[in-house]
Amino acid sequence: DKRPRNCPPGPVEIPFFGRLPFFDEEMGEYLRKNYGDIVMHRTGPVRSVYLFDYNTAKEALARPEFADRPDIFSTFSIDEQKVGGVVGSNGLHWQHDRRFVLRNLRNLGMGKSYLEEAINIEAKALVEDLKKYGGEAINYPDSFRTVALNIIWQMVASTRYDLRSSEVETIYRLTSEFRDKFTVLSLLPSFIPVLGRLPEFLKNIIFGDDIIERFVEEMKNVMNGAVDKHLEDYDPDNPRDLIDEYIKGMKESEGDDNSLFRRGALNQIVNELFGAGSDTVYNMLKWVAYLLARYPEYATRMQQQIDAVVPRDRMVSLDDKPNLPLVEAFTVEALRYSSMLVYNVNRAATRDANISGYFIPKGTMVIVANYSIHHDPRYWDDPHKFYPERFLDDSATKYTAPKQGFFAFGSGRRQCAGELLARMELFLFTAAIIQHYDVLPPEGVDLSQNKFVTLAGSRIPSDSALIYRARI
Ligand code: HEM
Repeated sequence: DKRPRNCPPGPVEIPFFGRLPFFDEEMGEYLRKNYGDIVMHRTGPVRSVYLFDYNTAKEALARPEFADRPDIFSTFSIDEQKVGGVVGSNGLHWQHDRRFVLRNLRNLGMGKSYLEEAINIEAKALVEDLKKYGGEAINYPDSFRTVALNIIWQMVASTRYDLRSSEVETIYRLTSEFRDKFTVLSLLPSFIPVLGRLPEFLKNIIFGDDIIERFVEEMKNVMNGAVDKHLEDYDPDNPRDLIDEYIKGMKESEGDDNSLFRRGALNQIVNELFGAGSDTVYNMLKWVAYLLARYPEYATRMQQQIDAVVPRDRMVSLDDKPNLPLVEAFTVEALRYSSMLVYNVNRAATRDANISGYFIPKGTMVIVANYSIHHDPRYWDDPHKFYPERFLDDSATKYTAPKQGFFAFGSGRRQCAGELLARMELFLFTAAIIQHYDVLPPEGVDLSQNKFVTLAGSRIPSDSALIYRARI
């Protein structure tokens, strides 16, 4: 219980309980202001160290002793052995599954022109779908979610949904319900396991209902369904997608008890790609729509750039990027300004270690405060201003990638495995919306008053009705 010597400073720890965990940026900013760039915080027996400085975070995440994810991730695993997958796994299982996923995402087009075509098919469908609202003010439409899902789901499971399909409703209901009901209290039993032994009625009162358990169970059913279907139709001579490639690995290693190709790991990989690959891009499209409506002057300038080089009957392509520096700068500034993932996906210390001279005991969670880094005046001028020009050169004709202070995709050997795909989608979907629509607030609505909410660690603009007015 007692804080070891020479640990980083932090708030007073309440005996046994420590302090509540948190997801929001305000609490992080409070800790940074009061305790400095490296802060220790404890929940139950679990200590976390928060890193608020870019260079410290970059240096720490490059070290092998901070490459693991904490045990708490196994709570969300649908692998019955709880060891497979990429996002939350460790050691040999992680190495095996990450390598497999990266190789197959690349083979399936990540960063290549034929995937660009698939993205633009979705972008066109999105443009058509928005037309159906006839200029009415609508909340962020489900089509934002389905286009993102369709890209990753075609790569993983050869499945594409119509943008108005009712089939996706169950999945959307599950993820929305989870996002809305999940609070820091839902996580407490994962930090303090003894709380899980409280009587059911007390647990329901204190932690809400068993939202994590139900979510894991229901996602397991969805993923099991997709994998079972693939096993039924599997043709070794004609692997269609990532699931088939994994089944191939499983078949080829049949009888080898040491093989890491396992059904449970496959279920978990599919589950993770589904979440990491679609929810993130969906949330970013909400930000894009919000920022276009909030800052129409940028929308107009980007429309001028696009109209000068792309005829209206052709979709913007990745080859147009050099001529559309403001569009790229806008998407990267959206990533920085939103800090959609407020904190980097947690890491854990695999052994006693140190950061900047402070002692970090084995098992400590290492949490990089992406929002705080993205709003740190040491790295960004006027950090709370939405200012895409910060990513343009002096002549404003060339995009310049951020050199320091940018952490949206994490860092080190666990850096986002889908970054290239995410950047492709973000650029092409954003360009398609700008090329075909003016996004506007309804009359009398002042978007500068709009609130942002942090749900289950993702920071998004709260629901706001916007008008998508087709350009003539
Ligand atoms: C704008 C969209 C996205 C953002 C902001 C984002 C951000 C992140 C971040 C911050 C991490 C943790 C990195 C670390 O620990 O240092 C991560 C991990 C990961 N992301 Fe993304 N991501 C996005 C889209 C995607 C997409 C489209 C995929 C689909 C393939 C994906 C797959 C993954 C995976 C598999 C990991 C786990 C990597 C590992 O632990 O080895 N992400 N992402």
